[in-house]
Amino acid sequence: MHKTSMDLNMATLTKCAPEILQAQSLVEVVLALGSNYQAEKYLPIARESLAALGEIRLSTAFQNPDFTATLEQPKPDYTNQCVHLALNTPMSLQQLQQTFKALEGNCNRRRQTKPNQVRRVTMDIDILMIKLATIENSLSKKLIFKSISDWIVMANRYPFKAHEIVGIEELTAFTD
Ligand SMILES: Nc1ncnc2c1ncn2[C@@H]1O[C@H](COP(=O)(O)OP(=O)(O)OP(=O)(O)O)[C@@H](O)[C@H]1O
Ligand SMILES: Nc1nc2c(c(=O)[nH]1)N=C(CO)CN2
Repeated sequence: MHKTSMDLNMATLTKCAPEILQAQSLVEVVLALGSNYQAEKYLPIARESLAALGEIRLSTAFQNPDFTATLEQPKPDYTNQCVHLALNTPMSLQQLQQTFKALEGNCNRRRQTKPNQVRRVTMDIDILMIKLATIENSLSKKLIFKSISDWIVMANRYPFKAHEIVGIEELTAFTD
């Protein structure tokens, strides 16, 4: 049995800062969804909105302790789930970030400003990895030679959190 092209050793993948990829056109992304408030309501809303953008595959949703919680400052658990989204129409990273921000807004996400306030996160959508639409410029040519794969890891999200690794590994276990 052959594993899909997502079956990769993530450490070997090219890491790239999102700032330099803003205008690049994307065809596939791997996302991490997180919610620490009414997850049972907001995860289905987010999944439905993502499914409208293309074909989605989901990892199992797990409840995890907030990795920023301490004994002194306990915080509500998160429910996390990873999503592989193959876009119907290629979009720039910038467009996609704006789309996901709007989607978080549709989930009633409010950004608290007071310091030390425990955040109520109805929906957080983080882009973990991306696949570019075409190999047509010097940057992407370099990337393809540097890496065995055409998946690019968002440098600002790496190293991945434990729950993200579990989700990505589950998605990569699909066979073709
Ligand atoms: N890999 C990425 N995934 C999602 N957004 C990103 C990514 N890299 C940069 N951004 C930018 O960061 C912004 C996300 O801001 P947001 O307020 O959601 O952060 P946050 O949710 O508070 O951070 P965190 O998810 O680390 O808790 C978006 O507007 C987007 O432009
Ligand atoms: N387990 C877990 N903890 C978190 C998460 C998250 O998604 N999962 N997101 C955070 C801020 O975005 C802070 N802490």
